[in-house]
Formats: sequence, structure tokens, C-alpha cells
Amino acid sequence: MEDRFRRRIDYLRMSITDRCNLRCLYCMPPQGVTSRTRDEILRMEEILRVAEVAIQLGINKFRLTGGEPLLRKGVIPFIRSLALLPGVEDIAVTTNGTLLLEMGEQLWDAGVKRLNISLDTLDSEKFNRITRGGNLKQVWDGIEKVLEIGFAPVKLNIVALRNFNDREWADFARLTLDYPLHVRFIELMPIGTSWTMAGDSFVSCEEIVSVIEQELGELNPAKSGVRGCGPAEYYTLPNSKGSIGFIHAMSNHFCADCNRLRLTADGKLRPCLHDQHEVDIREALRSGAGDRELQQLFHKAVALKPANHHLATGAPEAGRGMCQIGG
Ligand SMILES: Nc1nc2c(ncn2[C@@H]2O[C@H](COP(=O)(O)OP(=O)(O)OP(=O)(O)O)[C@@H](O)[C@H]2O)c(=O)[nH]1
Ligand SMILES: C[S@@+](CC[C@H](N)C(=O)[O-])C[C@H]1O[C@@H](n2cnc3c(N)ncnc32)[C@H](O)[C@@H]1O
Ligand code: SF4
Ligand code: SF4
Repeated sequence: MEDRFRRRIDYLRMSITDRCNLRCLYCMPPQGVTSRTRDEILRMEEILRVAEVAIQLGINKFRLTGGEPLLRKGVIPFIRSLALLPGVEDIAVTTNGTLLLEMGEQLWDAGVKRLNISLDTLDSEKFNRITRGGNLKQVWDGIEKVLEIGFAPVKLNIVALRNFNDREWADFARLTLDYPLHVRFIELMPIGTSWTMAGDSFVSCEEIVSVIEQELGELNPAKSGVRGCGPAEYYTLPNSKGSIGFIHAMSNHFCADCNRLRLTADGKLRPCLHDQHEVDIREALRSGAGDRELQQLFHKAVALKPANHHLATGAPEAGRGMCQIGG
């Protein structure tokens, strides 16, 4: 599919649950968000049907996210079925890593070969604080486990936060010397819970580059690139096993290259992360709509894609938080 700005849309990010076992300060309120009822959430067979229709329209890359996607009951058989659909070229998962130690092997066997794992600090006490209760060792053991299994690339997502992880950027960068990890610094976006904290906590990727270069020397653009469908720009340190990526969603947005649609856990096609428009596909699925009708809903969503987000100039709230939309 192509949108009205001639962008090719071939990537669907599917939020398979709005629930999470962590409560990251910038993503969720302490009590969590009110989850949709079981009936409101798409069943696994319904999500698979959406994927089939997406494939008919040229979408061949899928990402499972949430909430915490590995909490969703039936996620492994679902991935196995998704991987068997003709036309699927890439299945990736964005996860907080808490369940990787026990689920890594099953994920691999089901057909996932690469993972993005959120990890905002290498300090146990700070990790516990930012996630409101998480255990760093549990996540780190999971990371070592998936590296051992052979997942590649394994990417770490680090939301850059002033007065929180601003002394750790070089430590994260150093990890790439010892491990085949792709550490990615993400600019904090004002959405949901982080709407109010973005002003004080925001750090630009430019600043992170300069801090890392002061400590570790010049970063070079990654020669061979890093497999992925997203907007990160990758650099390397000499003799590193991994790379250092930057996701500058705020200071220099990448919307001109936007390639994606989202499916929310409650069955809405979402044209843009930062735009309230949504197209309901759940009712059509449940009232027996045929492929053509479902395809039309995809076309409707693609037609609603904005040229870019307007966060810098005071865009209206996204309407829901990252964990609900599928960040
Ligand atoms: N502005 C914007 N930011 C996004 C979008 N999708 C993801 N992001 C940001 O990018 C971060 C990393 O996303 P991931 O889920 O790891 O996926 P990715 O980096 O796009 O995926 P790959 O390159 O395929 O590995 C998210 O945490 C968001 O902060 C998007 O559509 N728009
Ligand atoms: C919403 S989570 C869902 C998947 C999974 N629970 C995880 O944490 O990886 C997806 C990604 O969104 C990022 N994220 C959440 N809120 C954000 C914000 N306000 N700005 C930038 N990234 C954000 C998280 O750090 C995480 O990497
Ligand atoms: S960022 Fe991921 S792990 Fe953290 S609260 Fe949001 S959904 Fe949960
Ligand atoms: S903010 Fe919207 S237009 Fe920009 S990259 Fe994200 S989804 Fe695409």
C-alpha cells in the first residue's frame, strides 16, 4: 500500500495485550491503566485474520508489542501460526525482557529470530525504581539467554532521561564492545504518562552522541547496517561486536519515511502513533466481514496517515498511552 505522501506501508505493529507486569514511570501510572475487558481485546484468531488481510495488501513485516506481549496467553502458538503464513518476511517482538529466560527457546522455535528489549539502566536499584518493582537481574539473565540461543540482532531500547540515566550512556555504549548488542537511545516522547515529564526529562540524541564521543571517541556510521524496519540510525565504536543506535523521534523526526500501521489490542487500526484517528476493525471481524471489506478498512487507515507528528508544536494528546497503542 502507498499513502497520500507516497510512503510505502509494509509494516504492521500489533499490540497483543494492553497489560504489563511492570509500571515504567514514563509509560504507565502507578496503578496501571484500566485494561480493556477480555471481550474487548481481540482474540488470537482475530489478530491472525488481520495479519492475513495485511499480507494480501503487501504488508510483510510484523512486530508484536503491547503492553508486555509475552504475558499474552497463547502468544507462542500465535507466533507459530503467523510465521507459517505465506508472505511473512519478518516477525519481531518488543519486550521488557522479564520473561525471556523462560520463554526464549519457545520464541525461537516458534519463529522469532530477533528481539528488542527495553532496559533503561544498568543499576539494579534504579531499574527497580524506573519500572516500579522490576528486577534487573531477571532481565539481564534473559538477555544473556537469548544471545546464547542465537537471536540476532538483539537490540536494547533505552529511553534517555535526564537526571536518571544520563551518566550511563557511555556504559551502555561500552556494552557493544563485549556483546553483540545494539543499544538504542530513544528520545522521550510526550505521550500518555510522559506528557508532563517530557519537559524536564527530555534529552536529545545529539547530546547523547556528544557525551559518548567525549568518553569513548568518535562514532562511525555502521557499515553494514542493522536488520530492522524502524527509524534508528546506527553507529559503531572501533572493534565493537554490536552498534549504538539513535531514535530521534522529537529532535529530527523520521515521519517522511514512515512505513507502518498499528493494530491496538482492542482492534483498532491506528494510522499514526501520535494521532487520535483510529479505524475500528473489531466489529467488522466479529460481524463476519469478508477479506474485501477488511481490506477497505486498511485502505481507510492508510488514507488517514498524517505527513508527520506535530509534537514539537503542541499536538493534541495521542488519546491513549504507549502501552495501550502499542509503542
Ligand atoms: N515517532 C515514532 N516513534 C516510534 C514509532 N514506532 C516506534 N517508535 C519509537 O521507537 C522505539 C523503538 O521501537 P521498537 O518497538 O523497538 O521497534 P523499531 O526500532 O521500530 O524496530 P526495528 O528497527 O524493526 O528493530 C519505540 O520505543 C518508540 O519510542 C513510530 O511509529 N513513531
Ligand atoms: C510501550 S513498550 C511495549 C513493549 C514492552 N512492554 C517493552 O517495554 O519493550 C515499547 C517501547 O516503548 C517505549 N516507550 C514507552 N513510553 C515512551 C515514551 N514516552 N517515549 C519514548 N519511548 C517510550 C518503551 O521504552 C519501550 O521500548
Ligand atoms: S514500557 Fe513496556 S514494560 Fe514499561 S510499563 Fe510500558 S509496556 Fe510495561
Ligand atoms: S509519528 Fe506517526 S507519522 Fe511519524 S513515524 Fe510515527 S507513526 Fe509515522
